[in-house]
Amino acid sequence: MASELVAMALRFVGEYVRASDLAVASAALFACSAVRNRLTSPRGAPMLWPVFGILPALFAHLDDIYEWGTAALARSGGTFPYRGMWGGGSSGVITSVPANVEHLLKANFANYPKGPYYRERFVELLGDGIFNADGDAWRAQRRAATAEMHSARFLEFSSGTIGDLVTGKLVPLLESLSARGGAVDMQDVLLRFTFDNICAAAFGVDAGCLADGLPDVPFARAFERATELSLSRFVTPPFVWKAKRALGVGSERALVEAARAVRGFAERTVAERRAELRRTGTLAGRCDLLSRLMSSPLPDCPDQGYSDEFLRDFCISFILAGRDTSSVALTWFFWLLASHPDVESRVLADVAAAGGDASSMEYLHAALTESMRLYPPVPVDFKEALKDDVLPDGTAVRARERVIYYTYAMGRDKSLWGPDCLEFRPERWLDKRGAFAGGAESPYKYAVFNAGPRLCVGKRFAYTQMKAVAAAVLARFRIEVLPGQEAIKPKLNTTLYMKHGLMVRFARREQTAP
Ligand code: HEM
Repeated sequence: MASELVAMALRFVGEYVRASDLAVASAALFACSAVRNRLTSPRGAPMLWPVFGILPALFAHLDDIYEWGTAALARSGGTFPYRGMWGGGSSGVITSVPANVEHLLKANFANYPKGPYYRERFVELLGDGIFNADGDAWRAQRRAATAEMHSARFLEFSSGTIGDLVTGKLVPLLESLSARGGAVDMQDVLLRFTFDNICAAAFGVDAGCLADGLPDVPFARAFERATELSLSRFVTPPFVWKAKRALGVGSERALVEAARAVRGFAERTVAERRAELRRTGTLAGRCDLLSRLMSSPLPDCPDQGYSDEFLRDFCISFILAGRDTSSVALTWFFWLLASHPDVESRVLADVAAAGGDASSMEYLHAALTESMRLYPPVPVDFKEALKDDVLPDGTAVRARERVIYYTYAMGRDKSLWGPDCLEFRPERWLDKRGAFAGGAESPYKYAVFNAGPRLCVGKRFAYTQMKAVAAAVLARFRIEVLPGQEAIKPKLNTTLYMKHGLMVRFARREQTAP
């Protein structure tokens, strides 16, 4: 019956409607829809095209997407709606208004979980880990993570592992490079450093990325591949990647294989640690997160411990969270210093005056904070609404829509940071005595580490790590950014990598100092 009706309709179209009529009707429909979208979006917001939504604007700006989004938010007063073309919840609003961000991340936290959209795309790699979890599953991990990471024992252990890695691996590597006059991709070196560092902190294992010759490490490669393939699901129509997943082909098959390699490594590490605990009766000599949690009772059931699956997912999430963020932050920082010699001199003076005590390097702390304002390692993030809501600036959000908060644009907003908002000026974070005063800044205006109940658990760890690396490298080496390399710009990703890396040469300071 239905097929007969379709056939009749097609015959009617064929007999009575000319192609030119169809073209005029489509153009009229297109124009009406465009006008309606124009009227319902704020002035200055990107055009939402019929059928294609925001995609034409996005594709036109793939090469400068962060700058384009920043300008569009400034033009539209800080919030505008967006729509993709393939359903599955690909619509919502984009905002850079601190009051909206506070609403999402704190005031109405319960209405804005990470949500099923995020979870579905990361489940193969992350399982139920903290980064992928909501509700009780998230709360349990959050409690465990906060208790362990803020314990004096972990803080001492982690600054020890950071120091060992800096002096034992990173500095010797840069020394040998500088002796040979060799150039290297600074971003690659820093990514290797933070991968080894987070594996040591989370699992108590040496991943070996910084070993001699900078080898290819299968676990690190599988992790990177699994992350990239999970992220590709965000820009692929769901019917495409879900069909590939059902058939087990192409990128979906590669994702399953890469995620299996990562989870296999984590499972083996957990099993070996469990065996060690059974054999020796204690893990008291180990301070990494896995060993500490394995030795701890569940907060609500003191006679039970964490399951091996919990420990596996917890550690994988930690590696994802802590692996690339601080390395990209440092890469942008070193690049900014290379073009701001005045700031570099003040950092050097601060490092020298601190005599190795990173906690008293206040100018360095301010310079890193300022660098992340301009180049936030997580440039955009999003939450998914459970129920209809209205944001503080009056924007309506419907259930299942996403609210994307644009940290990159917030850091470059004149109304938040003043007319010199595009300048790299660490002094804006210092009080009159030169002490770091950023603690008083609203985390909803500077949302680089997220804010509210899901504030980054590794913030303190990240600063310790970044300060240790920056102080050790800058005190020993002058960094020369190689001229003539591909333009320095961000890569389109959820982490703000430099698109082509950062080719540099290191020269020992005492050899080159005048
Ligand atoms: C400069 C470095 C870092 C920056 C800018 C940063 C930023 C962030 C941001 C924006 C989030 C929220 C992500 C989201 O919910 O979608 C987050 C969460 C998190 N970060 Fe970091 N991070 C950094 C380093 C680290 C490190 C080194 C670790 C681990 C040692 C870490 C552990 C975590 C964890 C476990 C979460 C999840 C918290 C939760 O959902 O409750 N981060 N971080």
